[in-house]
Amino acid sequence: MNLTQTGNEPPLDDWARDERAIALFLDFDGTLVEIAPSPADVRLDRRVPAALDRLRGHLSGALALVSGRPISFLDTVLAPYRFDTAALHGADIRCGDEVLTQAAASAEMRQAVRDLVRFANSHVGIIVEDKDLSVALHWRLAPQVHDEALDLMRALAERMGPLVRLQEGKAVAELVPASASKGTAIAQLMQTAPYAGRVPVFIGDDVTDEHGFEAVNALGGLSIRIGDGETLAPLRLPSPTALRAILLNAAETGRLTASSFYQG
Ligand SMILES: O=P(O)(O)OC[C@H]1O[C@H](O[C@H]2O[C@H](CO)[C@@H](O)[C@H](O)[C@H]2O)[C@H](O)[C@@H](O)[C@@H]1O
Repeated sequence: MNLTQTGNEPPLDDWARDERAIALFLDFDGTLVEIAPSPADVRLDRRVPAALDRLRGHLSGALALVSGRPISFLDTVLAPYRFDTAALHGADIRCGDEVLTQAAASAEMRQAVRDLVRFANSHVGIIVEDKDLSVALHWRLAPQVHDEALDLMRALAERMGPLVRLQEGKAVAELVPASASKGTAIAQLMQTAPYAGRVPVFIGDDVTDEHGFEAVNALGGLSIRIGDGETLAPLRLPSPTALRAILLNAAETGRLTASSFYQG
């Protein structure tokens, strides 16, 4: 069994037998793909998009991506399929053809991007990922710049005021609209067809996913953390590879419930 208990103790045996219809929420980086040296380097197993499409069918449409990436990026890597998506850590939500939530563009965010590009130009290995409504500063390739980069992001977040929050992640910090989180996004989708009435299952790997775990736990669902790190999720899978095996198998068998995550 791949799954381990994390110490947050719901009755695991109950989940292992739970066959209720689920709504599946999936993070992208570190969950569907392994973490790579830079945002552009990720490689998605070519079987995954079609498998997710089949799973979506098995779940009566209740499958969504919940990611820090922009919708445009996820649409591109998962083409030709288009999935319901809560992007930019919940600030931009598309369900079917409908935009449920979209943060406003701001001149302050544009100014922050310019300031970050100037910083990156003077520090080898620093990457600025401009996502239009948000921006990420990456130091995975320049770990020695960690403190300076984080200080700059904190200063920019303070300058931008309460409409923006700092989202820390794996060798990254991001300026994101303060109005949303992965938790609010999942809660919003859970009030919407085809998600409403199902048991939410959210799988992620990072601190940004903890907002989602908290929301799913409060809704009586199952949260699963990929990899190590402190977590509110009661259950853990060791790697994206382990998750991929479960999802590919479920796409084949046509069966995915909370109990499936005990059979990887
Ligand atoms: O919510 P997610 O789908 O997990 O997205 C979170 C951020 O992931 C990406 O950055 C992370 O993955 C990169 C590629 O593996 C890695 O190089 C970087 O160090 C990680 O922080 C992405 O680039 C961000 O936009 C997402 O917000």
